[in-house]
Amino acid sequence: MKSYLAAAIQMTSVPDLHRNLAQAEELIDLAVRRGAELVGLPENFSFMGEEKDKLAQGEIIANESEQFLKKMAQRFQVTILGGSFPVPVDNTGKVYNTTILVDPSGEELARYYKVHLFDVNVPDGNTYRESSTVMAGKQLPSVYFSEKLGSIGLSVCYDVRFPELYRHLSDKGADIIFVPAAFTAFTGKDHWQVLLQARAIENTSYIIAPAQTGTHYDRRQTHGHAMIIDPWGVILADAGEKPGIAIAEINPSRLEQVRRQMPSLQHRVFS
Ligand SMILES: O=C(O)CNC(=O)[C@H](CS)NC(=O)CCC(=O)C(=O)O
Repeated sequence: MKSYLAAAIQMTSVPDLHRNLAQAEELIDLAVRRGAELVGLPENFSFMGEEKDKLAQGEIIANESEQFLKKMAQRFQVTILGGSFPVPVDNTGKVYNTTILVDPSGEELARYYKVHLFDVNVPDGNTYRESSTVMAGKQLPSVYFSEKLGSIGLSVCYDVRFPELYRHLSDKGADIIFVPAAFTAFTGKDHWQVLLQARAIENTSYIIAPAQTGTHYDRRQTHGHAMIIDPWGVILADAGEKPGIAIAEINPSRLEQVRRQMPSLQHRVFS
């Protein structure tokens, strides 16, 4: 593993596939011009809209999102995490909330279907029933070992509240963990940064958290603050509230230093 720059993209996706892909392309281009070699897009980067519209266009969104990620990775010669996009599940009328990691040759390296679904009545009056349209993944996420970029673990959004999933990733050797999200504005203001820092600190791992921000449609508002956190829990970059990027160095000596200074992963009793 070498030192390199990673970017967490922050965008305001809307119910318009092509507009979102255009926005994503602009921000990937910006990240690459600033030197990023690993770039992450947020949850539902290619479509944020009514559940019925997401289902109706599921096939098109799935195909175009996947092609887009491969094309971008090849054109810009970077590794890309396609935060998430819906992939229809045969004969169910539902989709998997899917994230994939793609290398600069356009090859898919890893794929994960979001396991924990956001079925929550948020105290601001908004009700979320992700399971009404999304099929829960049944498998723990994978860790992709890259000689150059380090071991990369996958997860999505609401997963961040389930530390056992991240323990699995660190057991499998993850150095860098992606948490692409569309966190609600209401929960985000109190929970987002704290949860991400906790996952970074307890697993002494880098966290790369691309995010949705702003108003997407109707009253759907997300928190923003895409960020990159180091293994000590220090916030290296924060994209604030507007579309943009958070960019920071992923450094193997820092990783090694923190794991030496705070060897908590080696002190586990109940593992
Ligand atoms: O809001 C939308 O339209 C899109 N949202 C999403 O795609 C997903 C599933 S509904 N959001 C979350 O998982 C938020 C979790 C969260 O906010 C928390 O854990 O507090």
